[in-house]
Amino acid sequence: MSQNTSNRSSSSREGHFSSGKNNTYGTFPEGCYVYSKGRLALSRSEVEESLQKLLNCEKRPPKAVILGVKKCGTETLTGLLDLHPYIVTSIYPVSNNGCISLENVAFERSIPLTTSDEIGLLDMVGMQYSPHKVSELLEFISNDTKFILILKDPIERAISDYKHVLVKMNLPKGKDITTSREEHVWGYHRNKEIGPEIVKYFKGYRVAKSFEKSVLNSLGQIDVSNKLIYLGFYYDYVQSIFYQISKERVLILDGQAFIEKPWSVLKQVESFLDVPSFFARKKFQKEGKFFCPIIKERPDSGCLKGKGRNKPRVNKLVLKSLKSFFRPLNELLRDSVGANLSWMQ
Ligand SMILES: Nc1ncnc2c1ncn2[C@@H]1O[C@H](COP(=O)(O)OS(=O)(=O)O)[C@@H](OP(=O)(O)O)[C@H]1O
Repeated sequence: MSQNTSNRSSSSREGHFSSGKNNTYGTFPEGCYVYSKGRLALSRSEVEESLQKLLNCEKRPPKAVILGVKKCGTETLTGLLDLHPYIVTSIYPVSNNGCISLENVAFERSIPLTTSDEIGLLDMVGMQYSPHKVSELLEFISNDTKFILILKDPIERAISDYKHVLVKMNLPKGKDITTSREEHVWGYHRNKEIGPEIVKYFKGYRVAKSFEKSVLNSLGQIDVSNKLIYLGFYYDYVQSIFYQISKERVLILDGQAFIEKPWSVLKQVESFLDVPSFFARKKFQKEGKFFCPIIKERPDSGCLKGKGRNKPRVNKLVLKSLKSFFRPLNELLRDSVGANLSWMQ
């Protein structure tokens, strides 16, 4: 849907994005979208065609692909980056079987419109479910496309994912959880036993009434066949990326630092992508546990909906077993990445 923006001109863009890293941004530039109040990066519509022409809006190859692992902050990162005056993001859809299927039409459709001053970023967090498709992805992007991956402590990730799955399944209080080993999903969705579509979506999860029961098997060992656990095997995922893409093209971000000081992580991205510096502490306001971006030119900025849910308190012994379980994997990852993210000890 186009908006009436015919009174705009491209003159306010002049001289803003000329020579990279050390530039700071001036006036908020005109772009190919207008934003309204609502969910970050999703409440936008294209400007009318005449203005698109004037601004030279096109679907240009994305400068970077944002990868990630569920609940590590990928969607939050994408939403915040979209507030940058020279960055436009969009999200590549995950199929309703919970996987990603790479197709020309879907890829073309996902690429955002950008002016020649802006860069486009494509969030493909769904790639985590299909790490073997990294080589396939290379056929869709150019040789210099960069990769951004945000990772959080795998235990924190599992707790966050547990809560997310519980909320999405809408488990009725006091009901026993059904088990279906064949489908490898336990639970209910909206008070009904899980149907085939939902089974696909939650395939691989085993979610019991407590987090502890969910992550331990009947022998009291960490249940490595549970998606809550195996999505935290970041080392394998990162290796599958490094196997095909040189390390210089990949930026791995600390999901914990992103919660504590989002502006510092966003600055890392600005520098990696060579865009003018925009994010700063003063653009955020702390509400509860999180910093919320407040950008006056963007009515869609503010706290992110559906994030920061209250988490269950986890039994100390179970936490200890999870820590010993993930420690060697985190060390492998630290050595392969060559960076020490705050949660990697
Ligand atoms: N500023 C800010 N506001 C809200 N949430 C923040 C923020 N920074 C980081 N996070 C972390 O992001 C976690 C949610 O991850 P996402 O849904 O964005 O990621 S993903 O797309 O599933 O990868 C979310 O996990 P939950 O607390 O479980 O929602 C947070 O740990």
